[in-house]
Amino acid sequence: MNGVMDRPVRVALLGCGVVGSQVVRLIRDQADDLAARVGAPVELAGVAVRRLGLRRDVEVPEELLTTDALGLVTRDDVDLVVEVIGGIEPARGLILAALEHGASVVTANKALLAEDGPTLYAAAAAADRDLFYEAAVAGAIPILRPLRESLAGDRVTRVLGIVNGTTNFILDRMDTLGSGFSEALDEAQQLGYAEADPTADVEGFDAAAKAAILASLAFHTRVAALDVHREGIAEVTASDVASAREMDSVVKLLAICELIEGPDGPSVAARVHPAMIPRSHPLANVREAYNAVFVESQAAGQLMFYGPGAGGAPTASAVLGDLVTAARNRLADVRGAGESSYADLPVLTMGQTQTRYHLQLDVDDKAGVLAAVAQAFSEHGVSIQTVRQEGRGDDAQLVVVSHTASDADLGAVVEELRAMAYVREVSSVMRVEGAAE
Ligand SMILES: NC(=O)C1=CN([C@@H]2O[C@H](COP(=O)(O)OP(=O)(O)OC[C@H]3O[C@@H](n4cnc5c(N)ncnc54)[C@H](O)[C@@H]3O)[C@@H](O)[C@H]2O)C=CC1
Ligand SMILES: N[C@@H](CC=O)C(=O)O
Ligand code: NA
Repeated sequence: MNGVMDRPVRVALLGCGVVGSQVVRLIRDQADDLAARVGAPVELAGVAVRRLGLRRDVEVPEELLTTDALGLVTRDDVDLVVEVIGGIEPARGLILAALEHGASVVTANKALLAEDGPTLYAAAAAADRDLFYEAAVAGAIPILRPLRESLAGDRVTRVLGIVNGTTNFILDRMDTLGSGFSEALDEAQQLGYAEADPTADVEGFDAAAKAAILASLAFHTRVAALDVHREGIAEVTASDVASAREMDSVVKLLAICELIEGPDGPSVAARVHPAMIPRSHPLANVREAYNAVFVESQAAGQLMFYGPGAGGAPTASAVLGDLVTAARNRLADVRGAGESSYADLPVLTMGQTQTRYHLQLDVDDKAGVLAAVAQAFSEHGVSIQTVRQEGRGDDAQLVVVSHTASDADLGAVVEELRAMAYVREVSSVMRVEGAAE
């Protein structure tokens, strides 16, 4: 039999919070189906928690609970470890210990993967064990396995989407119900969408971690969270949302990963920022905590992946999918597809990235103002697509949408406008995506 198991697959669960409690429930409620799909029963060997004696969202037999996570992952009867604690440590140390001790690992921890993925991937390869993390990006949506396996024979050129449920929920509530920011954030937290520290969602760290994972898999290279240009939604105001509405657009927090062909060969760019998109665009209709990811590849063309991006049960669905594959692989004593980073591509800075801006300015309603504003654009080589002016007494509101230019040039235009005597305020600056040029 050469290492092939003829006993139940035993799973150690680390963390029993929003996601962990749903993992326990699915392992328990679907025991017969899981056994049939895996080829052996799947049993919980233990559940590591921070504190014993707490009321939990799911009933866990007391004898399975332990506060000794390291002791649990290094037990000889543990075949598979599911890490849903989150954060960098102790999660990293526990995953490394589990792999070294011969267990395969399933994790939902995008923060850790985006910070130190290569160390974990190398440890999994050295141990000849699986490290799967479908739940880490876009919750229940199968997106990492398609990138890693289904599209392995194609050349992916762009990945664009909404990958954070909490911020999408907040922006959707602001747009459709006129909710305030903190009211909508409270609701997202209560529904189990937000990270333990919701700053990770609001400031775009969570989406940037996911963008790093997506770009790495899509382009077969290494992109870390720090390589991703990151802007969150904390600065998005009710007036930005209203301004988008006037343009028949909506504000979304987007993650955009691109393969860019240049004279010296390809490079990659990855960014996360709020952007205005037209209401006719499919991403505009992604509501609440749903996520959607577009993948563009040379042979397949455009693919769209859509579904629940956050929440206990949807995330546990992705964890269980990985768990079944990893368990089958353990039974067959094989290892699934890992990461490849052979392309080793340089990462462009945000300034080099090509974008478009929507600007709203309060200006003096005087002759020559429009010409001076247009001059600021042309000095930096940025072409204007549309200008709308509304007089309001002695001042006027100008709404300018640019054509595509480098982000550095667009940023320089904004700086210059802010310094102009005629310009009372640059009241909204927002990138534009998905609209016709
Ligand atoms: N909630 C969601 O919608 C999603 C969460 N994730 C990821 O899943 C992971 C877990 O997220 P949630 O379940 O939402 O968080 P949570 O905060 O509800 O659960 C984490 C649990 O781990 C426990 N814990 C902390 N340190 C521990 C330790 N040393 N030993 C044992 N237990 C410990 C905490 O007490 C808590 O119960 C995170 O990496 C998160 O980024 C991924 C996709 C979606
Ligand atoms: N906090 C995250 C959870 C899923 O990854 C989100 O809101 O998307
Ligand atoms: Na996923």
